[in-house]
Amino acid sequence: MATDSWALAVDEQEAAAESLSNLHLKEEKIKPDANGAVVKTNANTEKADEEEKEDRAAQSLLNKLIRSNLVDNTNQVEVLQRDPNSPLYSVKSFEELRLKPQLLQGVYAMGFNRPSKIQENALPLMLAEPPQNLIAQSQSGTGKTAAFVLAMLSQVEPANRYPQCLCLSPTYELALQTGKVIEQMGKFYPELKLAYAVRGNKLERGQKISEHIVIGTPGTVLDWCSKLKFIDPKKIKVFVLDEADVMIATQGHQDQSIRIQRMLPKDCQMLLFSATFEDSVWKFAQKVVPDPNIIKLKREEETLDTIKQYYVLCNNRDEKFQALCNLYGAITIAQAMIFCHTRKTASWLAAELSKEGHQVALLSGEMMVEQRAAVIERFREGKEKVLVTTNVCARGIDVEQVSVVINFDLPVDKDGNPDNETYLHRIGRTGRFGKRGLAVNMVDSKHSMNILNRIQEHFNKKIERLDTDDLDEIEKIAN
Ligand SMILES: Nc1ncnc2c1ncn2[C@@H]1O[C@H](COP(=O)(O)OP(=O)(O)OP(=O)(O)O)[C@@H](O)[C@H]1O
Repeated sequence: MATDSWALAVDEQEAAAESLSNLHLKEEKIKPDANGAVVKTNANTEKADEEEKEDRAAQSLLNKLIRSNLVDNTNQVEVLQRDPNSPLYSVKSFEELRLKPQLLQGVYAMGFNRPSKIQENALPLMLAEPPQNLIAQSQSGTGKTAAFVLAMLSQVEPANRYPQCLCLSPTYELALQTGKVIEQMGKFYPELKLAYAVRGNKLERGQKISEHIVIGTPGTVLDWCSKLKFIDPKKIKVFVLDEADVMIATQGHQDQSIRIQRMLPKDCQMLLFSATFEDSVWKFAQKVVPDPNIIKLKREEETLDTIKQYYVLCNNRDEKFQALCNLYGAITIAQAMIFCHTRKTASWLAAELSKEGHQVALLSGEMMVEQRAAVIERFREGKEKVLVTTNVCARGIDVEQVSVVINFDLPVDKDGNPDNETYLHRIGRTGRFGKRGLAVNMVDSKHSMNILNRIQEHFNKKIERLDTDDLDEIEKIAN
């Protein structure tokens, strides 16, 4: 499977596992009424689906909230030009782009010294005359938002008091994040105005919007462009569809986006961005972006080469916990991440570890995204030494200083098969973080031993047995 699709698969599998475990808890509560349970289970399944969808957007928002820097990527950028005979421009500095001075000032005030990898190629294409259409895929944190914000700001003519740029985001919260970037980058461009087309933002009937840039969610933007006529779509010069992969995971967004796109003039610049590029995203992208240039930056692969992997044989959850305590008793663990299969186990384990005197942080799906971001931030700052989590919450989060990862439960998909991709993602390191690491897997049944064996076979890497009752042996693994 290609990296991008596995990243997505992991997401979906974990979300499904989390939702299933959730479902399980809810079902327990409604057990007494057998007839009712059937009906309620359906309702719960729908709820689980909802949660799964919400999770993509939440994950994306979380990544934005905790990130303060560009994500490094050593891969080559692939560029597919619409006209293969035209020269391929790439810029190494923002000056080369001949931006309006107040925009260049805004870019430098944000601390950007030079374009990111993806921006080197995307910016000249987006700012070309005549403007070009673009489909761009690169992992979260590589500078896509900053790139299209710059493209929108460059095209605005402030004297024209009507919307000229339209940007679609999957959720209200994500739209706000993009709005913040526009405000920062447009700091020295005070005449430039921004409006949010999101539910709850009510305008008077018959009103026309005078702001230059509108960011919003597809449903509201569609209403504003068609039924309510707050925006004249024929005057839009730049159309941005951000987070296309998150967008299409939400029912209705795809159709609404296509309907909006059809109202725009033929010469409107269309730009689409996505962190992943599975087939469904690609099909959607082709529907909304005619004659595109395509830019792709593959996600950096993770490897197990620098990781020492062990497993511990236990009989039950309490023995797993004891093994964990023995590990902590024998070696110095600066910071560790511990993965559990369900929220319930994660909460239990966090409580038990706290009782033992550990400074524990718990990352759980029930928390608001902002709360999760705060927990991760504290852990990154070293305020807590142990982070207990389920995979849904932790996917995509790099905590560089963590050198010990414990799989309190082995990762399995919803059919109970080994989830190799999640295993790799939990304990693997990219080239950047090629530091040594330690992974300890807790095995508590024949079934989980079987899972472990299949993981070993899959990666063709031996996972050694560790006896956590033998302190000398534990000490050896730390060296
Ligand atoms: N050229 C640059 N130089 C330095 N920092 C940059 C540059 N471009 C963007 N950044 C910073 O890098 C971080 C990630 O950028 P950005 O949000 O644009 O990435 P993204 O690919 O859009 O991520 P996501 O997919 O999560 O939206 C932000 O903190 C941003 O301010």
